[in-house]
Amino acid sequence: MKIYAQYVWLDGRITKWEEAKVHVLTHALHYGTSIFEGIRAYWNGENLYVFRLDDHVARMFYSAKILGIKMPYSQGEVRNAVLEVLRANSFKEDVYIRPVAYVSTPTVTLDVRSLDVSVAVVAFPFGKYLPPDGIRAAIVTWRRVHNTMLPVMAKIGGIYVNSVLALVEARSRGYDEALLLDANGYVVEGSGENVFVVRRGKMYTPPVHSSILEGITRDAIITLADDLKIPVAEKPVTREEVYTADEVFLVGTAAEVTPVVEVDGRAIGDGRPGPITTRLRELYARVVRGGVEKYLHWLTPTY
Ligand SMILES: CCC[C@H](NCc1c(COP(=O)(O)O)cnc(C)c1O)C(=O)O
Repeated sequence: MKIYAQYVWLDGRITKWEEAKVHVLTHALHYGTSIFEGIRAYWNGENLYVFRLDDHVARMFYSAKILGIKMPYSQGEVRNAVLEVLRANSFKEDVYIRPVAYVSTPTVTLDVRSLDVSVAVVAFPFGKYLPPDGIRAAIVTWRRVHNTMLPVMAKIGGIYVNSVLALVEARSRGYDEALLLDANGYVVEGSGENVFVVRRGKMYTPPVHSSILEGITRDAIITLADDLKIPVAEKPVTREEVYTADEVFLVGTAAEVTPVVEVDGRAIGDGRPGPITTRLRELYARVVRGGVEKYLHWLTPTY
């Protein structure tokens, strides 16, 4: 699906897609000094609902604080910018929204403290990020960066080279997605997703302190699992537990809830999406489109 929209929000103004450009000496282009979010908005035939907008905006400011760059807008202004760009494009379909704040000063210094920061919000029609009925994953040789080396709880552009290398390795080995081990050899994340394994009716996912992004979808799925009376434990997950799991699935804004049916050539369970994964996928799909009263507070209507 070609990524395009008529209008972009850039530094406070609605700008034509063709005019939303940066200089080749933009700091973030050289050093990865940007922070970003991935947000989805779902069209349900009546309105376009942004999923957990406030949580994503809050995390964006959390990332900026960790990187040590000063956001030139308030959280409220960024929140409004998202709604403004959706309305400017008058989207009436599912879209992916990419807010980004980037160090823009054309300079070669590494000291970002006094440099300028620009903010853009790009949104475009977007469907499935991964094959929705089940993917094959490889445990790759690139380890997840340890949080003593880079602050992986922040969505910092430069850190995503780790994810790029992991995904390219998995794809070049014929798999759909990568699973990354942390420095201790535990399975911690996909290249762009949090991971859950199901064993004997219980869900397990790595704890937040284990070099993972504190995913908003991860949080939503843990909440929905509680509604379905499925026990969830946060604990390190070993490679063997993944191989012998009854179910494995990845969650994230782009990935939503994606079943993993094979890891390193080993079928997970019977090699098809498991019952718990399927129940959570179906419930999540209803929640994001305003179908579950209890979670309407997670949705921000665009119109
Ligand atoms: C390419 C990055 C895409 C981006 N990845 C989100 C993401 C997640 C899931 O976080 P959340 O549930 O808050 O989205 C977990 N872990 C990593 C490394 C991620 O990049 C996304 O939009 O899903």
